[in-house]
Amino acid sequence: MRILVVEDSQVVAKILRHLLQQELDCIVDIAPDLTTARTFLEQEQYFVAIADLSLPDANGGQIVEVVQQYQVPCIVATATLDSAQRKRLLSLGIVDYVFKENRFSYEYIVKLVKRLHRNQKIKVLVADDSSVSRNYIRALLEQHLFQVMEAKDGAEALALLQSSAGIKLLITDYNMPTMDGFELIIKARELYLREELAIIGLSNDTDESLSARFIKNGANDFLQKPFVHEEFHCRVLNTLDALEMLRLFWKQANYDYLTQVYNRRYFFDYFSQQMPKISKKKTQLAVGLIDIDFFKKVNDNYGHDVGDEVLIEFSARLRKIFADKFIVARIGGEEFVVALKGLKLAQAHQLFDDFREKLAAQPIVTSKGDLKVTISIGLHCRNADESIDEMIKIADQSLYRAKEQGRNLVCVSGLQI
Ligand SMILES: Nc1nc2c(ncn2[C@@H]2O[C@H](COP(=O)(O)OP(=O)(O)OP(=O)(O)O)[C@@H](O)[C@H]2O)c(=O)[nH]1
Repeated sequence: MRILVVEDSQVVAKILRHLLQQELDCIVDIAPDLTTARTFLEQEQYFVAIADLSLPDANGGQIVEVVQQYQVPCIVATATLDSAQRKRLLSLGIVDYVFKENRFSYEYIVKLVKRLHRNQKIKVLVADDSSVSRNYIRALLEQHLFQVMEAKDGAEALALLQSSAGIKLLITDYNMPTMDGFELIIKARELYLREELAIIGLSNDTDESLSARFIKNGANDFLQKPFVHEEFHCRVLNTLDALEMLRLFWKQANYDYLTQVYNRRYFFDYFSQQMPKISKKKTQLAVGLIDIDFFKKVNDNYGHDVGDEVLIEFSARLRKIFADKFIVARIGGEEFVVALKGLKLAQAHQLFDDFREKLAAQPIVTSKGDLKVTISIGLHCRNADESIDEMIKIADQSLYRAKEQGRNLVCVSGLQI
């Protein structure tokens, strides 16, 4: 990523470069005037430009138009800004303006650049029956590099939420034909939890109780129309920051820190909740309980850190093969489980046996050299109405047999295939 800083004060330019490079993997070019900025813009592709309005060869903010001619998003860093200038800059479509007042101003710029970088991957759905309003919101969101999707009523928005994966923010109007904003939010919350989707309600209705009703129905925030650019951006950014924070807490609570697979609690909670649905739909469910053979010896011979390296690389291989389609969890020190939904026993056996064979054939590279690692697997396919605990118990008996019969084996419900 390449960033252009247009700034005639060497001190400010150096601070910005230092902070940007500390926080982001980026190259920062510094142009002390408009002429140099133009030369840089001709030669390089920039992710964003941070521009001072008052430059030695152009002190009326002309830099903004120049940056925009090259389709580069522009953040203005300025010492002063009067109301006419502010309006002009906002109508030009700058990302934001920041007053160069103190250290926090520079930190805000860096935070904004990081946010812009992340925004490129974030899908935002705008539900509003007014095309003028949708276009306006789309333009504001695109200034911040979001991917924008549009729906002209609640029903269309719901269909999009059901069919397109990865929508992180829904911005919805209240008054819409076929399905209003409240009904849409209630239905959206049945599909997505608060750590998966953030919602901002909008309305130009004068009813004072709307904002509270939006939030009580599951929205994260509310904006009264018409709103100013800055308020819109601040609300969107705060809402997304909160979503990311929730997501982080959720990850910390449900993932294993060392191996980056689900933890024991998530695994048992998830399947306890899913079991009635699995029973009702008569979905096949197999669990493979996987234990690394003689793992204690790895720790004893090479040290606990090398043991950790083995666990990390082993989990990475497990994730690569299984995690896209199935639930992978660490349920003990060197004990993992993979739950395969929708596969027959023979298919599940084949997958686990291939994995076992490949692992044994490809040593794990550690800081103390290459280590040959094998695993034993107890496989069990769900019968009748077994709970997840009962399934794991049976898989554990098969795992025990695999260990007894020499390890580096898959054993399944009573027999060894
Ligand atoms: N490095 C490391 N070791 C761990 C961790 N969690 C558990 N262990 C170790 O895993 C080892 C498990 O050993 P055992 O249960 O005796 O089994 P084993 O040596 O793998 O032998 P078998 O299972 O019979 O093949 C113990 O030495 C634990 O200290 C961890 O997070 N990191």
